[in-house]
Amino acid sequence: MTASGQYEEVDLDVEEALALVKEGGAPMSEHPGTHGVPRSAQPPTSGSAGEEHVHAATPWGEARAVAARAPRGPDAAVSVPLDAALGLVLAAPLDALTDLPSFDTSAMDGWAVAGPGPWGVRAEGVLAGHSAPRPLADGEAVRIATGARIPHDVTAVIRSEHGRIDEKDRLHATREVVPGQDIRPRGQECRSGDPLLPSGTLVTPAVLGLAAAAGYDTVAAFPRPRVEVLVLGDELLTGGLPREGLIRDALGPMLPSWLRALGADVVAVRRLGDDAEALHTAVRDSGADLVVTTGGTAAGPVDHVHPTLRRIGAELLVNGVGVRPGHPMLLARTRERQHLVGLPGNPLAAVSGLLTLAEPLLRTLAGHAAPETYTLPLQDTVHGHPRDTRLVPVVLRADRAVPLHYNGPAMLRGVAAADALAVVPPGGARPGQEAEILDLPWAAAGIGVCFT
Ligand SMILES: Nc1nc2c(c(=O)[nH]1)N[C@H]1C(S)=C(S)[C@@H](COP(=O)(O)OP(=O)(O)OC[C@H]3O[C@@H](n4cnc5c(N)ncnc54)[C@H](O)[C@@H]3O)O[C@H]1N2
Ligand code: MOO
Repeated sequence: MTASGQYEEVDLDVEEALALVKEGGAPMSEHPGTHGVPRSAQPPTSGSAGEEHVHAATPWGEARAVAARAPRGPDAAVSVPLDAALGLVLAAPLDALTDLPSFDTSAMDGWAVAGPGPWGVRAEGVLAGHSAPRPLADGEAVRIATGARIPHDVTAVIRSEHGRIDEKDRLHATREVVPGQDIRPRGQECRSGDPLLPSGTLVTPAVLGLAAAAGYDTVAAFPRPRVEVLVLGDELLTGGLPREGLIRDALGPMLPSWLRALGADVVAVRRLGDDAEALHTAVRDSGADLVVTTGGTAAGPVDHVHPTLRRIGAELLVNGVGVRPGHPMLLARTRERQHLVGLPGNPLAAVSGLLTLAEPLLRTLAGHAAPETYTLPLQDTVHGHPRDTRLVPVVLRADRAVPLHYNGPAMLRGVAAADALAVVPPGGARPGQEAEILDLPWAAAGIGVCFT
């Protein structure tokens, strides 16, 4: 395959094989992208999109780290009503705005009693949500509901099943009465001002409940990053069967929900064909935090992403990644606080770009912590790329990851059945070898997941 024959034993897809042929020495003047250059000859990875010099493919882990360093604006936090905050990340500590409980509270339905029994029972009871009841005198009891305010000078609450009323309407306890029993004292859970949760906490349903209980109507949170998706390609159909060289657009239907699952607010999905002017105008005018393009990252006659980035003077942060599929993916800073992720057109390559570049970038903008990395042993041999990382769809069993077939760059059949992608190092992996696992958002079922 190359002069050194170093790729001969590797089981590659046609596209990958073709790409490797190009890597044998395509002149960069014909390749503004990074693929096609032996790593040994490669200078640094970032620089102006206008530069024509040779770029190195950024190693996979480094590309993710670059994407994760996207700066968030100092004014990024916003005040969000509780009903819109699920899945966001707290931008400020959640401190109690009140004591909890905020008054001494009955923990049970029954009677509040003062002093030793038997007790005379007041005519009127105390219900939750009502105003302050009169204090009790020793020997007095009052019917009380769970959650109701405890009158002053109460000794204990007797549950309704542990009391008996005699013929003279006097209350007798059928069990020993321990002072303070079934009373939740004010401030038992927290005092006003106590720190409840730190900044950076994911807003889960339980956090919403706690925030409400602690007196919040809104929380300070990082908003969902606004993402615009630009689908490129004249060959794409939005309905019906593929025909006459035209294919169905697989990315327009796939990316918005996937991006939402990664915490994004997808503000628009636009199909621009292979129109360089339309792409230029769309990128120039976008107000999104992140523009995601699909297709057009290579160096074909209608691959307009690189020329457009040069034209607007964008800064290429990652220009090709040492990962298969998806190596032509790119990350650029298009302007202050706006990035563009260029996903390759091949659908599994686009998934690879999504998880390699868009996921860490969106995670940073949304204030999410990086997930704990973990590994599982692979059940079967996975052929590797000689130099690049491979991302391979797998299903997860309790103790292992099972690689799936149909993992070619143009195929979605494997990933559609997968729970995760396994990160296969250059050179491949043997059965039983541990591989890092990237959970797919629906398999992890995280709270950030929002497919609507
Ligand atoms: N001379 C070279 N050619 C190619 C190289 C290379 O290194 N040298 N790399 C190959 C690799 S790897 C990939 S990946 C693709 C990247 O191409 P683009 O990002 O420019 O994507 P397109 O050419 O527009 O499309 C590639 C492929 O994907 C199909 N496609 C595009 N959009 C969609 C969509 N929304 N839904 C479904 N399928 C889509 C498109 O029809 C093409 O078949 O470049 C290789 N070429
Ligand atoms: O063939 Mo391409 O590896 O990026 O899909």
